[in-house]
Amino acid sequence: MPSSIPLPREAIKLFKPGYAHLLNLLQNSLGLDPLTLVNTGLLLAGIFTFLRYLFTRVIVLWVTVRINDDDQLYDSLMRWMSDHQFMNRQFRSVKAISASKSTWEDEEEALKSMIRNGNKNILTEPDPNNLISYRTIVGRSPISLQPFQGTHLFRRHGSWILFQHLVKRGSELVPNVKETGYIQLKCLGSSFAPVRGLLEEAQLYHLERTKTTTTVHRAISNVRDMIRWTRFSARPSRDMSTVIFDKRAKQELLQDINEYLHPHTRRWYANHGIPYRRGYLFSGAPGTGKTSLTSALAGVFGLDIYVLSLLDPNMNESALMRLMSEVPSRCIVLLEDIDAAGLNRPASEPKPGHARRNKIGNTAESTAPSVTQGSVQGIQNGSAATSVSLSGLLNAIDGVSSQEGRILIMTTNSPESLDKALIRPGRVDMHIAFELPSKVDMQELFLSMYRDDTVSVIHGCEVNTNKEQDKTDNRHLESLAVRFADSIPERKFSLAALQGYLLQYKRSPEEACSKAAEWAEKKLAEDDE
Ligand SMILES: Nc1ncnc2c1ncn2[C@@H]1O[C@H](COP(=O)(O)OP(=O)(O)OP(=O)(O)O)[C@@H](O)[C@H]1O
Repeated sequence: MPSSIPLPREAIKLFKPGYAHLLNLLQNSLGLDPLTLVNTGLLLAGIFTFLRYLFTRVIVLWVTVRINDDDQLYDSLMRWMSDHQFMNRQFRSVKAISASKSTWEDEEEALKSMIRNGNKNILTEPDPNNLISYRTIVGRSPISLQPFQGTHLFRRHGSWILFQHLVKRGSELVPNVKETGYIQLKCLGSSFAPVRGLLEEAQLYHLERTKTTTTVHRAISNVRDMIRWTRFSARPSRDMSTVIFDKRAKQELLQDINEYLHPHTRRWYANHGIPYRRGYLFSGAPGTGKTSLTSALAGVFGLDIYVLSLLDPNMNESALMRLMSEVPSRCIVLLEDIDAAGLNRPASEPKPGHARRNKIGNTAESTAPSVTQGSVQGIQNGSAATSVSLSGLLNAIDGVSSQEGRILIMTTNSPESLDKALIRPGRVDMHIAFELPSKVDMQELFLSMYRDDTVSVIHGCEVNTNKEQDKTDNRHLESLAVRFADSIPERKFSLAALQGYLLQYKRSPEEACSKAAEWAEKKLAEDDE
């Protein structure tokens, strides 16, 4: 093809002056023919379109699995991809998760790296002259990279798998609306086995990583006033031994839940025509351990916690019904401070003790004498603090659309103010009453505060392992614990209050012990005023 046929002037005039100049330049300096260039471009575009068409045809031969971002598998797979595929392959589009959103695991990782780099004093007792800057810790937290909006082809156990992450952006008109996304996994052939294998591996990986954490979800309103379950936090599971509570009652509760969660129990319930649900009421003064026990139970049984507040201004009966139907079949639903919600029976609704509520699968009969309102607040104000009525709540708890298999835990400071219909068997199967602590409880709290054997495990560092020394320390601590409990009157303070006091002397049990009587006296005097 001739390389420098001059372009007709008319043709050059058709271009804007800038382009015309460029074309002239190409022709004169490089000897390239612009027409040839245009033709080549068109040819390449044609080839590209053909290849794309071919590719989409070939795609038909792939099996496709879609995973939505509201599914647990989504997080598991993202994590697996980040930790495995990023290690050895290149993604074109990734999302960096900043260290300011670091989890407690990231912080520990950062601490470990600081210690490895010779910053040992971070492990020893806090030193007023060597303050730890949280920014330093966050600054050293690993930045995690996650697959983001793109396609990645990789080989696993001999099969080619195409990973596609697609994101639907939040609306620009409504800021703060979370991006939603989904993953597609494609595998060449007609078998789902390679994809299934990958998902199982990701799930096991996730399980291994999170077996010591408890995930808490909360029903939170977004800017559209729509209440949705949102993953709120993942925190280290609370060990059951750290919850101070009557040992027999604790054991009974554990056995009861264990029996309920056993896979065979569901069939038993079905065979007997009983809705497969179990409810517990935890009652007691503030700070006596209701929430702590719930967290520990979630840790023991490996369940997520779904926290509901009836006091959310956007909470209404239909939202409550929807939320209760959306929880997974195995989880703990925590309805906190149920008495504070000000549940009211509507005036038209018959009083308990005189009524029979008829619902599919349930016939509720209440024998409560004269309590017509669900809460002290409701009675005092004459108006409900929540727009959810008692019957709305009852329907959400055990109506047809309510999820089966879940555990419902309701907490209250004043069980006597609750409507009997709410706590009748079937809705509340076990009532656990938390009392203010006895002498023995106070000793237990004292020991759990000062007997610290977790540091070495957490940081994987050498600490004093002298067994004889440990025994002496323990005996000394036990005698201090007895002295501490003797200095404080029984059943007067909550464990939260005592814990707050002990935290002031975190590093000095002797001081905590010697000042306890004075503190208790002062506190009681304050309460009397
Ligand atoms: N029985 C307990 N065993 C161990 N720690 C406890 C106990 N009770 C309270 N605490 C400590 O006190 C704090 C508050 O406890 P928690 O939130 O469980 O109390 P609560 O009964 O749920 O209180 P509220 O009724 O105000 O929600 C926690 O930090 C917890 O560690």
